[in-house]
Amino acid sequence: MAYLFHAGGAASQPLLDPWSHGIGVMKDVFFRWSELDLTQIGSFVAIASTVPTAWRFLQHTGRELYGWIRQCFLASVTIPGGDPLNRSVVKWILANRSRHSRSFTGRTKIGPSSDRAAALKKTQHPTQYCSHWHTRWLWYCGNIFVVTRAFDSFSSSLSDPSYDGVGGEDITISCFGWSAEPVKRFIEACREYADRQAQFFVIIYARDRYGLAWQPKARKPIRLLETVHFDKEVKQELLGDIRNYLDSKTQLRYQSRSMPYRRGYLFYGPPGTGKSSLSVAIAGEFGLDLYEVKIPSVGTDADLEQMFQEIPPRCVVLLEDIDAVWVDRSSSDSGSEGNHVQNCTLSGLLNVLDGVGSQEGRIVIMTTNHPEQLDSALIRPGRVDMKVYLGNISQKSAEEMFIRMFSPDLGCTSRLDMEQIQELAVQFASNVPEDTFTPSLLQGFFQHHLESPENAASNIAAWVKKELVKTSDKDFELITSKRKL
Ligand SMILES: Nc1ncnc2c1ncn2[C@@H]1O[C@H](COP(=O)(O)OP(=O)(O)OP(=O)(O)O)[C@@H](O)[C@H]1O
Repeated sequence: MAYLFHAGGAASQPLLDPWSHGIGVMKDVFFRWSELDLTQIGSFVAIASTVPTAWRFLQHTGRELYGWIRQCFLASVTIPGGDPLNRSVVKWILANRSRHSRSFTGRTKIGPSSDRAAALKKTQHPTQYCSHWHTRWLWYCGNIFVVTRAFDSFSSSLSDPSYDGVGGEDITISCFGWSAEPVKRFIEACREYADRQAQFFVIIYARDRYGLAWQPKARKPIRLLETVHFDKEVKQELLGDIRNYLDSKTQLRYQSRSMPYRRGYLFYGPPGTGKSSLSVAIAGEFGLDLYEVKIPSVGTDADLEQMFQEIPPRCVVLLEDIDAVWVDRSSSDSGSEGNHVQNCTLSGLLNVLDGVGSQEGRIVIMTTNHPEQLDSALIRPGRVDMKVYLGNISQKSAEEMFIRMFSPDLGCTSRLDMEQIQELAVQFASNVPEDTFTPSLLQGFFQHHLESPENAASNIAAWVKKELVKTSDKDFELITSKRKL
């Protein structure tokens, strides 16, 4: 086989032998290569090895140049991820995006359920696509803006199950020029846009599942105050008090007299009498967001303080069922913080409500079914400025509820006009015993008669009889006596 390695051995090879042909080509390449100047190869390798360094240098220079341009020619404002303003800007951008977006975030579409993780387990859901972007150039009111989202591993909101697809990362808005005024005007426009969008809704914020930040938990359509039935005079007094508190002059009056600008309310009464509904209705009436504080899930006093620090000044803070958290220290067996094991303490709460470092300007609403069990320090004036009793339904409220349920404006299938509905309402209410049933129980009755006011009016007497029998059988708790503080 020596002929295979012989340069001049073509005559001794089979003519079309591919093996020997391949070897020939390799030999050819080798001889040509061996003729190359080694210094040339060296320079080639040297040049190739500088490419990554040059690339890094170019990148660095680009960044420096961009930073320099930003410093000299761009004015910018950065909005932190958790701030409500962040969402307003992102919402504006999404609403004004080009129709030909090609980059999306895909995620499972969940209904208005608050527990996304639980909802995910239950059923198949459609996929929802949101426009996705990192840097966006915008033209607004004669200025070019560049909006950049800062994605980092810590604020990886896209992987957070409670993330609702809008906002979440720090964003920086920049525009060409020496002044940040155009950026501020743009941010203001975004805020107004978001406010207009939200005016028919109450945004309810809750702590995220890690307890690290406030997240919008639900967007509830505004509940009109007329739909929460309780003593009219008390309602007017309550509304007047809140209106007066929120008046811009009131803040100045408080401050000029060195009084803390805070207002606290306690809604008390049996379960199902509208304490939570009233809180949401108040937030809607005054255009405020509602922040839900769940004391049992707060880790420590420091966490509670942090939570309150992050709540904006103009909003409703709702502490529900406060009696289930701490009971009166004087009436508890242990004699200290009540008989419930808690992570954060009552004094921690008292501190954030009106301690030295507590924030001013918000409305704190506490709700309870057992006001008599509350620690007196918690409900003393300054922490609770007004106590509102919500009790069982009166005949007058039952009449109003009937009219609300069957108002001709609601498209009820009945052909009755308003006058006839009112007559039926009087007849209906005369069968409802005064201060006997909770409004939620009566609402349950209406839920079975929504199609026909006539049926509702004719069936109420039998329903009342049945419910009263149930009461005597102690099937449910009937609260007939008003427990006023
Ligand atoms: N006063 C009321 N007027 C109109 N609807 C009411 C009233 N009270 C209760 N309801 C209805 O009953 C249901 C329960 O009300 P809500 O949760 O506000 O009561 P609650 O007093 O907060 O109860 P709990 O003490 O158990 O939390 C709601 O659907 C609400 O519409």
